[in-house]
Amino acid sequence: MSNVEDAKRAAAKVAVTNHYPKDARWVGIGSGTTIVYVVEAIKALGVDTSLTHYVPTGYQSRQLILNAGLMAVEFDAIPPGTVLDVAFDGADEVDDDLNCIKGGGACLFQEKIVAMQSKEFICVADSRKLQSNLLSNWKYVPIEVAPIAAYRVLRKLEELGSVKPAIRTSLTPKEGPLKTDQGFFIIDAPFPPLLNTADIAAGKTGSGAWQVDALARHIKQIAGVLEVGLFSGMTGPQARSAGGVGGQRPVAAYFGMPDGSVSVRKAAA
Ligand SMILES: O=C[C@H](O)[C@H](O)[C@H](O)COP(=O)(O)O
Repeated sequence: MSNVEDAKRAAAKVAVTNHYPKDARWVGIGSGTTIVYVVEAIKALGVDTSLTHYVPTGYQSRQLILNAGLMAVEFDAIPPGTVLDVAFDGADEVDDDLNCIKGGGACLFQEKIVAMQSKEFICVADSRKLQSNLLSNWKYVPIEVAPIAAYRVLRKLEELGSVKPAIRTSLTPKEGPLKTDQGFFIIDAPFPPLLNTADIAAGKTGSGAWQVDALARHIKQIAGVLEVGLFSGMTGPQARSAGGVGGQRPVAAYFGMPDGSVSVRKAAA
């Protein structure tokens, strides 16, 4: 097993220990390679999971839940008024404000609606994802788009300043564009590193540099875009005190470090 895998497993264990309510009834399960260790850590808790509903964020996530012997309940089967106790997910990059880039594995739309239906959204990752600004190490924003609008969206992204946005292809070029769980395409849109709140407070507004929320909003407004792989704005507790349900931004992110330790970044209360 590689060090990166060990780091993901260590982060998942601490995140689950700290945030999984022993009496959880509704739990969101994200997508990717790190979430596998979250499910492993949930099983290792040894708590009674027979009454717990696990809400997947796509095909891989659903298979993961079922293969672990847990109960999978699709998002559209959540009873009205039900808020998930917690949702766990991976991330491609997390900034100082706990804004995230997601969608590197082509899952972002279901991940976002599950996060926004949860009291607490928790991210688990390895140290490569821990950055001060989004688009530092991870170079593009994944965007889920309707196939018929893909070329129009590409042009609009260029107008916003993206250099060479591209439709993501499947592993074998013969299969053409990669399809999401919704049958949509993913566009990967490179932008310069995004500003965090410290940059804005310090008056750093370099030319062409976007603030995370502003870029997410502008991209979302393009007709043909289903969802943007920028998770920003309110956390769950903030959204609920404003009369809503949950937020896109995690309340905490756990990063497995190369030395075996786990680093935690928490949202201000
Ligand atoms: O599209 C995939 C999801 O957003 C993943 O959660 C994200 O890409 C992180 O994946 P991994 O845990 O494999 O690094």
